Amino acid sequence: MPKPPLDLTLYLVTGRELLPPGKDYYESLDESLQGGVTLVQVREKKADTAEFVEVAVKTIEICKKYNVPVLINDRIDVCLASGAAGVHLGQTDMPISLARRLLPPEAMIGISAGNVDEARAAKDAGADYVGIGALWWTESKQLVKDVLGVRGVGPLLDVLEGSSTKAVAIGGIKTTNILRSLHGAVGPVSLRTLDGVAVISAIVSSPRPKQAAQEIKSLVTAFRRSSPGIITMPLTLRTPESLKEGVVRLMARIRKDTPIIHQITNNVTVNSLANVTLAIRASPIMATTPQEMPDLARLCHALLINFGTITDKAGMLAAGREYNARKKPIVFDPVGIGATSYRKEAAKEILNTWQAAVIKGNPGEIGAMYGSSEVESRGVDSSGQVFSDPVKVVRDLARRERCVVVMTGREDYISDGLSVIRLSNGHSLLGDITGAGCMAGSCVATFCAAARLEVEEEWVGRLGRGDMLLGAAGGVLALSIASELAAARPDVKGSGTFLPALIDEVYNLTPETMMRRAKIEVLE
Ligand SMILES: Cc1ncc(COP(=O)(O)OP(=O)(O)O)c(N)n1
Ligand SMILES: Cc1nc(C(=O)O)sc1CCOP(=O)(O)O
Repeated sequence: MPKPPLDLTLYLVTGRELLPPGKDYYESLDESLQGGVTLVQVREKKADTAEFVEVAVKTIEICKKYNVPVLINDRIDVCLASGAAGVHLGQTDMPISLARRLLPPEAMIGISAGNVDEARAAKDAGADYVGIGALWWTESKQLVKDVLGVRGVGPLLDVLEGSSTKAVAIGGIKTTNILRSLHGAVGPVSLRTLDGVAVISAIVSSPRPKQAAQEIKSLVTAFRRSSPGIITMPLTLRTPESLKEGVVRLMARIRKDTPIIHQITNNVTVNSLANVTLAIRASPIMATTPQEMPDLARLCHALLINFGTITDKAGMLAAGREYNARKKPIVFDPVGIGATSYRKEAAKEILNTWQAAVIKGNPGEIGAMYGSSEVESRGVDSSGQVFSDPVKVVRDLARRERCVVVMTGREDYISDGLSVIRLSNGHSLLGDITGAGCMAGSCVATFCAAARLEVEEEWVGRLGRGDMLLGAAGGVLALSIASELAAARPDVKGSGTFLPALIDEVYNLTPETMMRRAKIEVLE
């Protein structure tokens, strides 16, 4: 008999102990199948063998109506006794080779994998799929290892590339984090994504399992339709002219709508950031307290997270989650990320928790994110060095992080993982004031807010909306063109007079000046 097709899109792992009060297990199962569950695993941790077999047989009967295969957690004997389609094995259960000998040839065998070695061994042993976890913290099982985090999944997916072994993630997956889970769990080299998600409580603990299943499945399906891709990216043909026109359009949108830009930044530059945001005609809110984040994410149009002094990590984590949930852009400025190991760890935790729409940094910061030491920062400042192949750096990092990457410098490189553009405006005096890079972050966040406001329809499978590459280009151009105008003023005598002049020139920037002065090249 041929192996039945294995559809991991929405993999329900059962958990009778997690049902809401009064809800019958079989009724809940039937409803979740109506909602689109594609595979079921019967997981019984407390039942004796007879009860396990009984539950398995009844589960199979119900699943048959929906043509959904059933696997058995851990127990080959229960699989054989109930006639299930296969088993899910843990790392300390029977080895796959032995299980294969005992089970019919068409049996499906999945195995848990928590690291690259386990994923490789699963592939070599011919596993049909791996269950990668725990992705997030879960209360449905006592975890004996650290949570992997979404970015911990990618290396396991790379190992599976080129094989027929599929992959699901498990652990703490809910409707609120599902897009983050899928977008974050990407092989950094292969760009391979998950084949689906496995859940217990998100469906079993719901009083309405059908709706819960429908919601999760629609998100997974929409993600897969839109993949591979960047979180918000429309497939647009880029030309310098279309980019200039787009930037001017966003400028008009900012002036019309005055977007509110929430900024969690450092105490060195907070004032300049608030002022440049006002000058560009947006409205800044500089709030850091975690408890405020749900309300602020509802109210504001974009979030800037600037790492300058990282005193507010809890606020950064909470804010990002809320903005992701509302598909509003987050601009992440990992200031000085290469300077300390604390910053590196904090960045990892942050990017494990939420998805940035744009990552912006100087070559040292982007190099640290990329994992290259070709260019290093001096503390939190740029060393002025450049990469030998900046196009590759921004494009590859954008692909890996699934966002737009902006690398500022004498020339600015911006990529969404597909296109790469170079901007050549700016003045050297920007390097003589504190916070020029941080101000560029505020401008980028403002233009990204406008780009998001431009798009009315929902992009279901994406974690954002709007053309973030255009937003990033607009923000960088606004500040760098203003810097050229400020530096040329007769009242500017040095860096002290340059800063207020820069704010003035941002304030006075017109669409015509942007159109005339913007130096944009499309490199890819
Ligand atoms: C799809 C999926 N992935 C992982 C697991 C965990 O299995 P295991 O490591 O055997 O742990 P227990 O489920 O036995 O607690 C799973 N069940 N399903
Ligand atoms: C059964 C199981 N295995 C995990 C692993 O990490 O291997 S996490 C987990 C529990 C998943 O339940 P929920 O969807 O409610 O978080």
